[in-house]
Parts: sequence; C-alpha cells; structure tokens
Amino acid sequence: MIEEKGILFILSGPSGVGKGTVRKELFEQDTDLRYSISMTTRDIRTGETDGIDYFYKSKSEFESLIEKGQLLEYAQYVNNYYGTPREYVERTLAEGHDVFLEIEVKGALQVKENFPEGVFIFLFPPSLEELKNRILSRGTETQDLVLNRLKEARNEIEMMDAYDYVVVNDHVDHAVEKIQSIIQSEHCKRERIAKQYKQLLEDELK
Ligand SMILES: Nc1ncnc2c1ncn2[C@@H]1O[C@H](COP(=O)(O)OP(=O)(O)OP(=O)(O)O)[C@@H](O)[C@H]1O
Ligand SMILES: Nc1nc2c(ncn2[C@@H]2O[C@H](COP(=O)(O)O)[C@@H](O)[C@H]2O)c(=O)[nH]1
Repeated sequence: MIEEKGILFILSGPSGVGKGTVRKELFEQDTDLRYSISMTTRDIRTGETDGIDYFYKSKSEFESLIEKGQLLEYAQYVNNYYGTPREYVERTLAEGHDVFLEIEVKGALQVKENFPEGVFIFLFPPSLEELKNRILSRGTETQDLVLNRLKEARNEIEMMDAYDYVVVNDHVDHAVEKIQSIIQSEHCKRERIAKQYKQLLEDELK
C-alpha cells in the first residue's frame, strides 16, 4: 500500500500584504489543515498569545535551536529571528495531514531546497501604496520599522517567480477562495499521480 503523506503549503509574501489575515480566515473554513506555529525572538504584541501566535524565544534560546538543527528554516527579518520547528512539520506530514506555513520570503526559499514538492504561494498586494497603508493601518510598527518593512518588500516581490502560484490579496474572501482552489487542485494532482504509480506497480507484478 502507498503511504499517503500530507502536502506542505507555504504562504509567503511581503510584510503587511495580509498573510496573517488570509491564513486566519482560511483556517476558519478549512479544519483539515494544520498550522505550524513559528518561533520568534520579536517582542509579543498586544493581543498575541505565546503558543498560539508564535513561540516567543530569547536570542540565545533561538540560536541553540539553530545549532541543534531543530528548525526547518529560519531567517533574520528586520532585526529578529523567525523559524519553523522541524519536528512538528515532519511528524504531521508523515501522519498524513497537510501542513500550512506562513513565512517570509528568505525562509520560503530555504524550505524549497528541502521540500521541493511543497506548494509555494505568493500573496501579492494590489499596489505598493496599498501595502504601505496596510502596514500603517495595523499600527504595530514605528515609522522606522514601517520603512524597513517596505524596503524589504521590494526585494521580496522580486523573488515572486520562484513560487508555484501568485494570489492577489485585493479582498480577503477572494484570496481565501483562490487558496482553497489551489489546495483542492494539488490534492487532485497527487491522487492522479498515486493512481498512475499504483498502476505501474500492478503492471510490474503481473
Ligand atoms: N484584503 C485586504 N484588504 C484590506 N485590508 C487588508 C486585507 N488583508 C489584510 N488587510 C489588513 O492589512 C493589515 C496587515 O495584515 P496582516 O497583519 O495580515 O499582514 P501580514 O502579511 O501577515 O503582515 P506581517 O508579515 O508583517 O506579519 C491588517 O491591518 C489587515 O487587517
Ligand atoms: N522565515 C520565517 N518567517 C516567518 C516565520 N514566521 C513568521 N514569519 C514572517 O516574519 C515576518 C514578520 O512577522 P511579524 O509577525 O513580526 O509581523 C512576516 O513576513 C511573517 O510571515 C517563520 O517561521 N519563518
């Protein structure tokens, strides 16, 4: 019997484009997906909870996780570390569940090296002006940090071609619908491949 592993979906894109908003709405609708909670060294924001939004770590704790190889990927983003716990992702996929990562672009490119079979989705802003408005409207960053994030956004948008899909986040509902379609079509693709593989095995055994 062929083992059915889960599919790894990676949602990425510039800061403020709406990744968190879209992911939360997607998870309201899709209860089969498993979200990988990231580790970070950044300060906890008002309204966030340790173990739900992130696992908040000190710099030395984070560096020890890096040294022990416990992160699937990590990146330094605007003076803080962010990373994906390896064990959770590998175990959950092996158990047959789809895993969803919401991470920045440098980390997504590292995941691509280790998991080329992952499905990489780039969330794109309707315009740079709207991107700036969204970061400002969230009100979580100082003016300096907003400028740093916008600078980073320009570099990140240049990496868009490395992704399997690009979804414009004009309206949250539209973006979620498109991501749902991507998830369904990736499942159909893999079912077809699994059937072809089973057929090959049967033919060989004849
Ligand atoms: N389609 C949309 N239309 C209008 N506003 C949106 C849309 N999607 C998200 N926003 C708003 O944009 C702001 C940034 O969204 P969010 O925090 O989800 O972005 P993010 O990409 O996760 O940011 P970061 O990478 O910095 O964590 C929030 O105030 C959110 O409500
Ligand atoms: N490479 C990784 N990037 C991550 C991870 N978790 C979150 N992120 C991204 O970092 C920025 C900033 O996030 P914020 O919560 O401070 O606004 C954003 O683009 C996130 O998507 C991770 O595990 N690895």
